[in-house]
Amino acid sequence: MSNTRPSYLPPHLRYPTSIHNVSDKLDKLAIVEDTLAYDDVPVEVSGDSIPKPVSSFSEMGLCKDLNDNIKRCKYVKPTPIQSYAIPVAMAGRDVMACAQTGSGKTAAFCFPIISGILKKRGCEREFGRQRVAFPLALILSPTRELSCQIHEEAKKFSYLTGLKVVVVYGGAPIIPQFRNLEKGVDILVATPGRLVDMIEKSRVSLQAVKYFVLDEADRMLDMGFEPQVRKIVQKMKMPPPGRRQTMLFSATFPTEIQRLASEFLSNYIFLAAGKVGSSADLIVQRVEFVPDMDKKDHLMDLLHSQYPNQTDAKISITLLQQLALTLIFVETKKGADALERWLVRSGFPSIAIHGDKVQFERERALKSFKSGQTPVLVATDVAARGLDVPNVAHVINFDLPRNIDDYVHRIGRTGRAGKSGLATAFFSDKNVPLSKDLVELMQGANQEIPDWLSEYAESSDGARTSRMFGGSDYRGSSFHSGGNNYSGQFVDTEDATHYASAFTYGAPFTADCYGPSQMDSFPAAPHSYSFDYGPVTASGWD
Ligand SMILES: Nc1ncnc2c1ncn2[C@@H]1O[C@H](COP(=O)(O)OP(=O)(O)OP(=O)(O)O)[C@@H](O)[C@H]1O
Repeated sequence: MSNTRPSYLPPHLRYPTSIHNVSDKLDKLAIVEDTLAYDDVPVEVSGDSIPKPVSSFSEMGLCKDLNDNIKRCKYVKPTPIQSYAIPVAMAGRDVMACAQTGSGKTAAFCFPIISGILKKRGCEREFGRQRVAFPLALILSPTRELSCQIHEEAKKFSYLTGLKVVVVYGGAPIIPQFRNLEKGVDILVATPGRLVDMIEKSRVSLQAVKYFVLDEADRMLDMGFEPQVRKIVQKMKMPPPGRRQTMLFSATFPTEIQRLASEFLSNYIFLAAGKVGSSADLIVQRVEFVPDMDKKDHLMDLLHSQYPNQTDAKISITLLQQLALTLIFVETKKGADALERWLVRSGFPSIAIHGDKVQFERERALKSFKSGQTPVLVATDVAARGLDVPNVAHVINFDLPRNIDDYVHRIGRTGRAGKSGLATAFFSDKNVPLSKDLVELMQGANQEIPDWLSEYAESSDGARTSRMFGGSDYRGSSFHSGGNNYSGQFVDTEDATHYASAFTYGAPFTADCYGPSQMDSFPAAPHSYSFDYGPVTASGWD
């Protein structure tokens, strides 16, 4: 596209722009749906004595009951991260794994746990009714909704095995959770705040934990959660690395978080399926320059183009229900409420989810969205990670996040499990610091990059907005031979503890487990942003 307007204008005014026809895009995407195009995903592996990957579930040595459940789930073939991570975990090794959003990481950590417990135990554990629960596996995740989702998945995979899977999370009444724990627990899924509370009330003991998982591990060890996770792992009688098996999973794994994480691991294997921290290639990404004051009008145009044949603004609920789901990310909780109200007034059935809503409302919003009853969900970052909602065809970044890793997780709510999806971002003046990372990410995913965005990226000073998306094994260049490396030497020269203490996260986060999360905002990590934005308003973590 040629540069047709005078050079004193800012880049976005020098290039012609047009609203894209979303309906058209989604139609084209529908054609490539369900191709499960995973075969050519590159996988980087490093560490000592690496178990070989396997290409079918039947070769993984999983126990029979689990294999039956895998068939029930209609999983025919392992995804790349499953092919690599499951044999590693089955061999009892610690693992730090990074794989694209929607690529099946939940099963990758659940299968070895379920199989491992069943194989060792042989038959159902006698629980009786006990006051203190002694889980054998602990899975921590950053949000209540994600913990519930992992719980559902783990229950599905444990069907008819006799395994007891329990979830505890904040915002919900604690007494029923006590009752569930009293019936016995093999696998405990939890958000950190509620778990600490349970341990301090002597209702859970971590002394028997053999398997420990941090899902969304980079978030769990990032500002906010790290002190709580450290307390759980190091001060609450959990067996130390080497006497438990630790598995860390995420789609993004910044180098400094890897360093921090390594002290929770013992002689671990690092896996990176796909370009680490990259977006799934199945997501078509679009970026449009939209000044803040025009965003609402632009959103309306976009939604109208997504739902064509509607001449007036009042779109019938029935029509929307038949169409694909749309997830709109905004920066603040107030912004989410305001946009929800405005969309509803404009005739689009919408519902908001954020950390100021009570848990009941959060769950109701998600349920209504998943069922298609409310096909537009307006969310803060509380819905950015891990949530697996089928039929999310379009993610709109009404407000772009401040770092690229958050963008990767947000757009990853579409384009999951081999399906395609569309992600549209409204880029405004204040997003210029993100332009470089955004262009790099989009280039890596073979996306069309607007000329004006490339110019913004070129003119930005080169400093990164994030903690670096991506994440090759930080342990040393000996692993970076490209492709699989089964013979690399472990070279860990960093002192992670020292590093962690040199790392200032800002005010410690105190998760509120009983009421709405108070953690919808935290100060920016000083190392994160090179532009002076004032306090960052991120959204509700549990
Ligand atoms: N082998 C498989 N075959 C078919 N579908 C699968 C397979 N493994 C996982 N899935 C499905 O893929 C979807 C995404 O899986 P999952 O939620 O575990 O992704 P994820 O990698 O954890 O994503 P995120 O990074 O967003 O947390 C789920 O609906 C899951 O049931």
